[in-house]
Amino acid sequence: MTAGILDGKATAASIKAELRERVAALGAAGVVPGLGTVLVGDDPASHSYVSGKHRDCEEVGITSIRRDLPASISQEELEQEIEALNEDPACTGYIVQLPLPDHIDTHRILEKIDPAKDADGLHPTNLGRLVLNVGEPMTSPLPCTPHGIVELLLRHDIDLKGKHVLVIGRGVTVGRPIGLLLTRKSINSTVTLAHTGTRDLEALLATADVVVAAAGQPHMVTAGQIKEGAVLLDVGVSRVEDPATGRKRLTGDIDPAAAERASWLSPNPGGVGPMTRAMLLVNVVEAAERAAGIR
Ligand SMILES: Nc1nc(=O)c2c([nH]1)NC[C@@H]1CN(c3ccc(C(=O)N[C@@H](CCC(=O)O)C(=O)O)cc3)C=[N+]21
Repeated sequence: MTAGILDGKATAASIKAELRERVAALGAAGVVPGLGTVLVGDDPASHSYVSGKHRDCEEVGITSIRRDLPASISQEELEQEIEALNEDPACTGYIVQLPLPDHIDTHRILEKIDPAKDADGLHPTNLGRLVLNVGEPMTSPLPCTPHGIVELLLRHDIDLKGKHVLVIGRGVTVGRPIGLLLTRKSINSTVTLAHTGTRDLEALLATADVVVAAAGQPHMVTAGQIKEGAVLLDVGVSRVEDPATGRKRLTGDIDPAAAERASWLSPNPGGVGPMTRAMLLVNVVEAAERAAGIR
């Protein structure tokens, strides 16, 4: 068996094409969605991610509002920037790029974001609404990576009902929230959350129908460990030195050789990353639609 590729780039491109039409409909109603980004400091990876988000916006007709701030900014000054975006009618959704510098209290910053403008879906109010199952379909933004993973599976007609999904990693952006999506009645998977305290990961891997690897451990999931025909989603990413060239390379949590025994593989890069970016745009467009009374 050789796995079919869950091509996140291609799927994100169709989502962006759909969003272009919804943005045009908003425009006809006099509403222009605007994504704000708050970037603190000069980490090159963060700069490159934020630039990617603004390129995505341009593709679908979303206005960009970019606040690049010095690493020396104080907590109070950063909170004022957040308040300004909450007040700015041109900004219909925004994100604060993580990580923030050590002297900043990240939780206090994230809690200051107006939940109605939370484009990441990571505000405590919106995560709380997800736990409480408020509205189905949701009337609040979903966390982008979990939402992108579910959308990638559904758009490839992968049946998740009653399937055993093994999630590896309990991070706040992926591992913790994704089970909340997969166990909703409309999806009906059974979810196991594994982490560094899990005793027999091998036994879980041997029986899982779907594996979401979000641990940040290069190639920790190998071909011999998985159930024949499993669906694999490679989410974690590390920068690992390539012994041949000596250069750092992006490496996922799943050994690509596992594709030989899987039915589907979402590769890394080219899988969940582009879907995460597409779902950020979905959150911005839906927030603008709700603000305009269209949804
Ligand atoms: N407030 C906040 N929200 C985030 O969503 C957020 C964040 N902070 N901080 C950093 C992480 C990381 N993240 C990525 C998104 C897409 C790709 C992506 O599209 N990656 C490409 C490869 C890009 C490359 O080659 O460098 C791919 O997987 O194909 C990667 C990483 C969002 N994050």
